[in-house]
Amino acid sequence: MGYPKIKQVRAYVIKGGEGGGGADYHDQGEGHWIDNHIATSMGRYPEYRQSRKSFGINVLGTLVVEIEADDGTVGFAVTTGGEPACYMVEKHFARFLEGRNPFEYERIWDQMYFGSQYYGRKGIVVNAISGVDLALWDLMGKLRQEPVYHMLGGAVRDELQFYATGARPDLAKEMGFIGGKLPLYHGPIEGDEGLKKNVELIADMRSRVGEDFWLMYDCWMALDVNYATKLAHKCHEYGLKWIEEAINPDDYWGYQQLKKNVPAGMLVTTGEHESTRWGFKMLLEMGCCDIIQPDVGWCGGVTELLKISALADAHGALVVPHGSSVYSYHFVITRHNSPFAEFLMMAPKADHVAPMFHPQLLNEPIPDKGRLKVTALDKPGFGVDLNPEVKLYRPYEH
Ligand SMILES: C[C@H](O)[C@H](O)CC(=O)C(=O)O
Ligand SMILES: [Mg+2]
Repeated sequence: MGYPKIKQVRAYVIKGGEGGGGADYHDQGEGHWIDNHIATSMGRYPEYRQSRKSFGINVLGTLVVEIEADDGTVGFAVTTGGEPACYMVEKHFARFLEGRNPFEYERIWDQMYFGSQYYGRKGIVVNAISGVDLALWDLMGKLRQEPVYHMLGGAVRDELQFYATGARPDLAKEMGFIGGKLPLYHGPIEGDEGLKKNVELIADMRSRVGEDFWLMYDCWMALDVNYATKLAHKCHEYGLKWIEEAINPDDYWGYQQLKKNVPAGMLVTTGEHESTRWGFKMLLEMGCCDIIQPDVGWCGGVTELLKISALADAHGALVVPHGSSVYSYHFVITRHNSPFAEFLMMAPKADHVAPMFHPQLLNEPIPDKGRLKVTALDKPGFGVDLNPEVKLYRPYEH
């Protein structure tokens, strides 16, 4: 009704090699805190223990999706997925958009998901679907000259509050964040010695930040239930607020057990590597966690996050999306069951606030004293631009 139709969908990767950063935020240069001996399930192989890049955490790279309407308006989004996701977008999903009214986002999402059901449902396919969905919401906002958060129902508060993820919660406190989430450095393979170091780090941070500042551990799928339970109990006396993504995301039964095992009051969080309403339904119905952490660029995009969030609300669970900068800010500001947001510290030493998707996005809003006014989001679509200095490469066309 009155809106131009979708003319073309294009998918790009970013040329630039090692340390490109941006949506593939693990792709950072040497010495960055995010690649410094962080515990992973690959830590059982000594050659892959020191660096996540060594086992290929940055192998996919960024996916950029552009959707152009008949009147020349272009919506775009960035997420991870790189060249394999480009193939899916160009060779498979574009057919469900071109020639369509962009506001038919429900039908478009449904056709992308069910059209790829026989090989997709999770992982990189849903990253690709998410990238298309976010670009579509950006296009809708630009066509209506409205920020995405308006189209999601409007803000329920005047500002966002953030906790920071990074190696220096003590500095995050000085910067005004409400909490600091540390990466876990030592996994089960490093035995009692490693466990002791993990506990000592929380104890040390607690002594630096004082009593009330939130401290959390992000375990990035590295543990088993037994180790996670021990870690939770040992860190309890230092006020660990939550234990995140402790075990394999496919082990719903393990999360269910862990949730029963942790000390009263400690929260169990997970979900950044989960996708769609059906994946989150498992976590919620099985009572696996207190907070779900979908990544809007990986879980199915905004269209799917709305459904996931409603499901979580009905189960009394909070939704605090993983990273994803503006793509999650526009959502979090519209929901009472998303009371705060994550900010991933991309400065190599986690000692200052740097835009998460730098250098790919321009005009990316960042927290000031741990907060961001809703007015910072008052631009059409997601309110960010693709940096013209970043070199795009379109590996497939249709
Ligand atoms: C710090 C974690 O290992 C990971 O790099 C980011 C993450 O899981 C989070 O921000 O949450
Ligand atoms: Mg995490």
